[in-house]
Amino acid sequence: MSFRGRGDAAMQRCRLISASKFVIFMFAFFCEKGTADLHADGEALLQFLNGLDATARNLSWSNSTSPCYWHGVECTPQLDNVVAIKLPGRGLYGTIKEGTVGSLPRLQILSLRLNHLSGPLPRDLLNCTGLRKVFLQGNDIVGSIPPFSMTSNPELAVIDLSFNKLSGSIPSSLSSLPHLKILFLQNNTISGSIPSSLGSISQFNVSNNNLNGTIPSSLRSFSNSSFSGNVGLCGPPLSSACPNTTTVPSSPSSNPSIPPPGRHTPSVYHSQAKRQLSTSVIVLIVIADVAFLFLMSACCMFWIQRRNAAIPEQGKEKEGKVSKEKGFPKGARDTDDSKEGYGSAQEPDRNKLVFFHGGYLTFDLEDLLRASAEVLGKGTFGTSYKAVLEDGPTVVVKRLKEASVSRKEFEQHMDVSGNMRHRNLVPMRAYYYSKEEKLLVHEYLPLGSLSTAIHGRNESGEAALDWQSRLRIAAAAARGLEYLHNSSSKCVHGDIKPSNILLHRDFDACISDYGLAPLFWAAANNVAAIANRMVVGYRAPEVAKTRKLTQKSDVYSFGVVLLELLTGKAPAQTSAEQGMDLPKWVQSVVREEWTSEVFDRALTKFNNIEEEMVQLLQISLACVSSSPDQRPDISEVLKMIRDIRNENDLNEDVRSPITTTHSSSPQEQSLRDSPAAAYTVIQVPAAQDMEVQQQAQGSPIVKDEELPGASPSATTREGRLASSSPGDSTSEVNTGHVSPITTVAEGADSAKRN
Ligand SMILES: Nc1ncnc2c1ncn2[C@@H]1O[C@H](COP(=O)(O)OP(=O)(O)OP(=O)(O)O)[C@@H](O)[C@H]1O
Repeated sequence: MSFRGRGDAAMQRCRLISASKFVIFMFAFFCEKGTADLHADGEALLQFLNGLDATARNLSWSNSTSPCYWHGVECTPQLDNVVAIKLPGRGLYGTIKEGTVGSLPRLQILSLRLNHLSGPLPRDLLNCTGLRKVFLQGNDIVGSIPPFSMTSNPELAVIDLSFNKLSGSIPSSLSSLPHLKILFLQNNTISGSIPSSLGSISQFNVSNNNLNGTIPSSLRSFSNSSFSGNVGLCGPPLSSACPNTTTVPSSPSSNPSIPPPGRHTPSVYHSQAKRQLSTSVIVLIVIADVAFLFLMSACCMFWIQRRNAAIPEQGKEKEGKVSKEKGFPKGARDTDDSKEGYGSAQEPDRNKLVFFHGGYLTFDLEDLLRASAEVLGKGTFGTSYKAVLEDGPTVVVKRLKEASVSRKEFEQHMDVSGNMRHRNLVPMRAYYYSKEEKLLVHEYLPLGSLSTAIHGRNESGEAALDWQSRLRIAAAAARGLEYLHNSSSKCVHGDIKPSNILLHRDFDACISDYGLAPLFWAAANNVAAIANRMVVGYRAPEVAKTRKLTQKSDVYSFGVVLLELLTGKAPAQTSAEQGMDLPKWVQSVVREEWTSEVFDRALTKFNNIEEEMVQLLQISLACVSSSPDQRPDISEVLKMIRDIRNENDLNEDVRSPITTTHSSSPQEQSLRDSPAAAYTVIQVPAAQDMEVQQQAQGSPIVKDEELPGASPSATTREGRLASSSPGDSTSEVNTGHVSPITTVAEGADSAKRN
């Protein structure tokens, strides 16, 4: 190699070394920068935590680990910056200080909704240029709304500051936000007027504030409920017309040459006419106008006074009904709470689910509203929905109807029922109380109810339940009822029937709706009306007279359930076919010594069970004695059932409480893999399921209904519990997406495939 050649090679090596050094340097620089950024973010978050009350310490954020692994914190894919803080419903108290979340340069999502945060919003949120979604609803935040704008936060798409204590006006800078889709400011004390344009907004609510002025025409497509509760607001969609617009005659008002009405007095406005009229005529007209106005206001005041004096209570009730019809509460102020003596102390808990057993960690009210929902059925006290929560459990939400129960009564009831834990009771997860809406949230049991199991048939027309399964269910339900009766509060169930006995793996059974009937019963002004709504065939005869639900009336109902297990007939069926209720029919057949005639034909194929069937029949007949005193206690009933078969056969060896259903699919999968899989296969499809049950109970068949708050297009059997609640997931806002749900029919189909 020549000298020159060697020199070139050396030069090349030098270049290569310099290039690689540069790459390494840049890499190190960026790594260090990334680490430094993340470190700064971590510091800001710890500062935020410092501004909160001590209970927030259980978030266990510590700078010994990367903030990207802290609970409720999300980072960029490169793990170099914090992009989201999601701590909804964590019971956080305190203020969000300047220099904390507002100094996270790449923050996109701030979700601290449903906490107890107070103080003003930090202005440095205006430095978060990537901010897309702000969920701070349901706190106690004061002060004014930061002037988010195109220059400070160009990406902002969702602002939910509803249910706080914000004041000041709505910043006009919000008009400049190009991506703003959702603006929820309801239930604050915001004043002033609404900015005339708000970009391409698709969900909007400013109800229950102190706003005034005309509703801008760009927002008139939103419904009345988006604006109601602002005394000073006027114009469509509200029924209160704006004073200036009413005086403007319709034809000239559209003429752009006419000056804007608000800036001119009527006399100027009618200047043409004025020139032609004499002064005395004008004076007369003015006097007549004033007199007319005076007369109208006097009439109005008189009418209002009369109405208030005569029917105050009725008025309140009507108010409640009106908002109830609107569906899920989306901003209605719960004004009557304070009247019940639940004033400011309860204020922070409004619009929050109250959880039992620490369940609040899993989901909150908004998740529920967002969940896709399927009507499971309509019962005596309301409609039940299966709600599949995004990344959360599948739950059943019972929306109580006409529940004129005071908050106090309701909460007392919940304190008792919500804290009951037994393997044979459907676990209650949470409840929600407001004047308009009362919700109960239970764990979802995918195997359906005893009603479906008794009356459903498989493809070859055979009954779903064999004899051993029926005995197991009887024992399990008796165990659940015994727990209720023997609890310290000596509960009465009040509505024992097969649709309130839900099946679990291995034909274990859980009782649902415990204590609901007595709650309604006690609160009802008209007990007879409630009694009539309840399914008659299971109600003890004395209840109609005494109007009291007792443990002995529960035993009677349980006896009817046992008879239904034995005969395969529902009370409504014997009433229709034999003209008498189920206990009377069984008693008459037994009296005539045709005992074997009463048993379900589907059971005849099982050998050596007649003796056991007769034993269970005797127990059932004791339970349905017409005299309450002659009925055994539920503990005795359970003992007698246990005497029929040994513990193992009755599935009594399993002591663990039932597990939480975190999502429908793995649970349903494990059920399909279980020995009870055969049952899953012969489940009737959902629609049929409801009909079978309602026919069995003798109630009118409930067809699919539109879900509260769900758009009619959201489908008949599925939808959301509320359509307008924004999501704070990283997915795009307002997709209107209804996630697919697995119907019971689909479940059964896939079970077949398995
Ligand atoms: N936790 C649950 N898991 C699965 N299904 C449920 C659950 N709770 C209720 N269901 C089913 O939903 C349907 C409707 O129940 P709901 O309790 O609203 O009415 P009901 O039991 O028919 O009457 P009632 O209101 O008088 O108790 C029933 O088929 C019931 O078995």
